[in-house]
Amino acid sequence: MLARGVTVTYRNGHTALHDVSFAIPRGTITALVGVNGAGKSTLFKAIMGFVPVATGEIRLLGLEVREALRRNLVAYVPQAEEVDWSFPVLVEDVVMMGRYGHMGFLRRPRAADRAAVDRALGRVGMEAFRHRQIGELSGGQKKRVFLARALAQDGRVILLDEPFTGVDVKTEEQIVALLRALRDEGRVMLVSTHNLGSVPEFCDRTVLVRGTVLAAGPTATTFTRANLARAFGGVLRQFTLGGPKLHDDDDPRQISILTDDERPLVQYGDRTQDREGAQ
Ligand SMILES: Nc1ncnc2c1ncn2[C@@H]1O[C@H](COP(=O)(O)OP(=O)(O)OP(=O)(O)O)[C@@H](O)[C@H]1O
Repeated sequence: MLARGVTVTYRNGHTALHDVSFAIPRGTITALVGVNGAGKSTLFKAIMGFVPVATGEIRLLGLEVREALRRNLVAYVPQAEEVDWSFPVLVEDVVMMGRYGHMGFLRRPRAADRAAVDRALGRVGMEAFRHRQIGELSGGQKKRVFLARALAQDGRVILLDEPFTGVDVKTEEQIVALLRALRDEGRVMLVSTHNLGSVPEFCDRTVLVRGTVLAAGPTATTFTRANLARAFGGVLRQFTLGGPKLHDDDDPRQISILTDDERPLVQYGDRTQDREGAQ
């Protein structure tokens, strides 16, 4: 995945992303990290072709976005809030939607489509729920169903919007294991997350956004104290890097991550004002 000089301006004139450039190789998991309003969803929308790119270009597996979408190469796992859960549809039907791009005009599933749905439900451990209404599932179960839809689609580029929000630790571990397996199959995954604690654990690369890309590259060199302070500067009260997470909350002020030795790396608080690297 490649973005070069991408600027996205909404119809009301608001430029949500300015001059964004980064490159992500195949067979990697990349975290997309930034505060609320930083432009993460806008980047996803641009990659999905939902919003036009004013300047610059995005290429997916060497193809233009339109061509990659036409070839059904891009799968999207949405945030729970984007979905109308009152719509009466069975779990297996949601997963079958992933096959639509592979079907003919009449969307009549063939044996191969049904097999892909079975496989996908199996991979996320949701076979037993296939005849349940999607609206009746828990948050974590819904996430797994949408992951299954992406698997059934067989997308080579998979975009995941906040896959860990509202899921328990066990489900999070299952999702991470699945993403690792997909990485080993050579897929490209871009994962927007507020759950900073898990980023160094399973994301090979990190893209930090705040209206533009502040830094992008291998997590080891990008997910640094200085870069995180730039991405969250002024908003984050307390912040430390590495080790187990304490909170899994949408509000960045409540995210605290401890180092292995429990020594904070960066703190924004009443007494501690280590603003190294902040802008
Ligand atoms: N349809 C729209 N029209 C105009 N401005 C928009 C639109 N959607 C988003 N924005 C603005 O663009 C900026 C980036 O928003 P975006 O939704 O991409 O942020 P985000 O990083 O995904 O935030 P969050 O973490 O809250 O999901 C924000 O300032 C937002 O108000």
